Amino acid sequence: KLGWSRKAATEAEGVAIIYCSGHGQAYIDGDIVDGKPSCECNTCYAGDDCSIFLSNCTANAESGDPLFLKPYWEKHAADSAVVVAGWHRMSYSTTGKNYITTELERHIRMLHHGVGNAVTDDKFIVFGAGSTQLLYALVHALAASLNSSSPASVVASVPYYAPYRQQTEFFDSKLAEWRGVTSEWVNASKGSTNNFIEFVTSPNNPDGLLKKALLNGSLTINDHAYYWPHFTAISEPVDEDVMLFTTSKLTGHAGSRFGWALIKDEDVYNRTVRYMELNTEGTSRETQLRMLKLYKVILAELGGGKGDIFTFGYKTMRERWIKLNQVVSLSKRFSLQKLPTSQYCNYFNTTRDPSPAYGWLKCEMEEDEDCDAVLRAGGLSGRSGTIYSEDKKHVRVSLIKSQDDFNQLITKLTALVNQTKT
Ligand SMILES: C=C(NCc1c(COP(=O)(O)O)cnc(C)c1O)C(=O)O
Repeated sequence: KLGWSRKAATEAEGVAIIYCSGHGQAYIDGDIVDGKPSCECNTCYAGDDCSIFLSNCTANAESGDPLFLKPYWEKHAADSAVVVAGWHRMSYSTTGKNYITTELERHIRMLHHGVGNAVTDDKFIVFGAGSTQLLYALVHALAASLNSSSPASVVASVPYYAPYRQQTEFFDSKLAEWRGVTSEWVNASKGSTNNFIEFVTSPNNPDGLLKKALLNGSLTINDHAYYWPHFTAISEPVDEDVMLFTTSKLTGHAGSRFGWALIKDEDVYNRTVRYMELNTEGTSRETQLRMLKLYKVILAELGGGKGDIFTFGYKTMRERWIKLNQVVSLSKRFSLQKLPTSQYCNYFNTTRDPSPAYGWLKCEMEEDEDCDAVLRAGGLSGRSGTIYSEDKKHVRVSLIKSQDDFNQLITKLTALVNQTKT
């Protein structure tokens, strides 16, 4: 018989049933209009109930906001909700050392074992406010572990996720400096890249290709944000010294700001923990509670069945990739990255075809010099290739947003293709 939690449950369900026409959502902490949280509408929808479609609105395919998984959690509402007592974990201390709850750590390890995407047995784990917070924590820890009189050189392969460079330049530490594109150092003399820190993103953002370290002797930060069955075949459990994962691309909860690093070397681990101690004294305990609840749902449904998040994720992403390719193939104006087909996936125990998180679009016509400008003129905003230190001929279009966002992307891209159907 419910007692003190009844009020919270009633409030949550009362907000959940606020009608937003399927094109928005009301949240308990949303802006209050007429005494209740208002609908927060998807891009290009407006009105109190998000029922108005703004036809001349620019489609937003820019961000990697992983809302494609929202329908999955709506279907698993009862299992994925959590009530947070007013006295829940008020202390700085937690059950585990270094600001983590041991139950959550245990479930993360079970998750990697169940999916078969990473070896965790011989690794330490550090939680971060998003893997974004861990990116520089690891640069700092690896650079400090080199114990070198000169700054460590941080590099990444083009096209690369911009925060690798942006953070290194912004934090401007004497420990590490941004030294550009990895390929420019491949032929450096043996040993001269020992104090290099190489970001390796596999599958890569923006193009979804699997990547490996290029430099001999460098330390690597292996960002496996997308190494889940939604986006790629799981060919083997990755087993590098430093690996990064994030809930943003696993469960879709980018707003919860939760990621983790798996670290082999104890000195690097201790330095990363020290960074987190001085930076935030760990991640939110409410977030850790919520992650535990979500991961329990995923673990209970593992195995590729109907209720499995990876079945839902792969189906959604695969269908979107097929649709995007159908539109792009209608003319020679645009092209997309080529990804290997029929890859064997140890998770689904079968071969599977590409289902990347992003389209890496290229403007093929000579006159379309600035692809981002071409798309924006057609009412579609993506992320310019220049942000990935690539050229202006490329634009990333996000495939992981809401169904409304994806539908608008397809509509606008179809119109752009039809402008020059050959
Ligand atoms: C949100 C986006 N990227 C998230 C991301 C991150 C950061 O994710 P977090 O939400 O901070 O955990 C880390 N590494 C890679 C390769 C990523 O793509 C984006 O590219 O739009």
